[in-house]
Amino acid sequence: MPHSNVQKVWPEVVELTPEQQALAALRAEIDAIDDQILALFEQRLAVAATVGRAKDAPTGPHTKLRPDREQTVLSRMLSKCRPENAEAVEHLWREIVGWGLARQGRLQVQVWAPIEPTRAYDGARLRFGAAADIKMVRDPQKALAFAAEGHGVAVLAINTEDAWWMGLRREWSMLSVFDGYGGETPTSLAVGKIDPPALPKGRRVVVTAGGDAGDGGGARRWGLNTHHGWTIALTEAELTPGEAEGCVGAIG
Ligand SMILES: O=C(O)C(=O)C[C@]1(C(=O)O)C=C[C@@H](O)C=C1
Repeated sequence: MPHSNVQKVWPEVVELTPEQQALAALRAEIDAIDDQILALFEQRLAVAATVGRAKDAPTGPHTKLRPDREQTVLSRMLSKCRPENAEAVEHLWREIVGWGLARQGRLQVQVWAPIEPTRAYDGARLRFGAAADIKMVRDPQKALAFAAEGHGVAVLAINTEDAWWMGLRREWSMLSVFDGYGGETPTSLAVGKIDPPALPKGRRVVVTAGGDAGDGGGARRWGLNTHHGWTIALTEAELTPGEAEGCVGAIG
């Protein structure tokens, strides 16, 4: 009897070894989990799009970014996960939330960092995720103007000669600092047109004249930079951003 093409092309069915069977079963388990993650992720994206419409209109005064809510989402997940998974969970949820925000309009981030630009860029990427459109820029004032017009946010280095932060009390008073990068003592700050009640809980950012005198009340304080007698510092004093004199934001 002549062999058909099919018989020639396909090899004989071989039995899988127990190890191969175990691997195939595990991969089938991963496929089933992936299906669930995908369904839930797409469901979450759809809800995030609706949340975006429920917040102020696209022409509203503040960006769609809500650092306080992102802080709550992240700390809730971190408090529930196994400690050994904390780093993975944090990065994954930054991505998830970043894509949620992107459903409300892609976030534009302008990064200015003349010293260690790659570090600042990487910090911004980890914070805002792959969904954000991140650009390095040459002029902090232009980045502040971009943020003030509500087009996105700026990430600006503070360990430099340019004391851009002094403007947060003057021409850029519509902007708030809402995050810091580079460790316990940040080397760059994120600034945006954020609704003051939506700033994260935690350390406040203050710009004060007359050196780094402290708050008097014994609250811990970290000086970040001083220029012509004006100091930018972090404080644990419970100041209300936008209301307390000199309080220009909060970084959690
Ligand atoms: O809660 C909101 O305001 C949302 O837009 C949702 C969401 C999220 O995906 O969890 C997205 C962006 C915001 O910055 C905060 C949280």
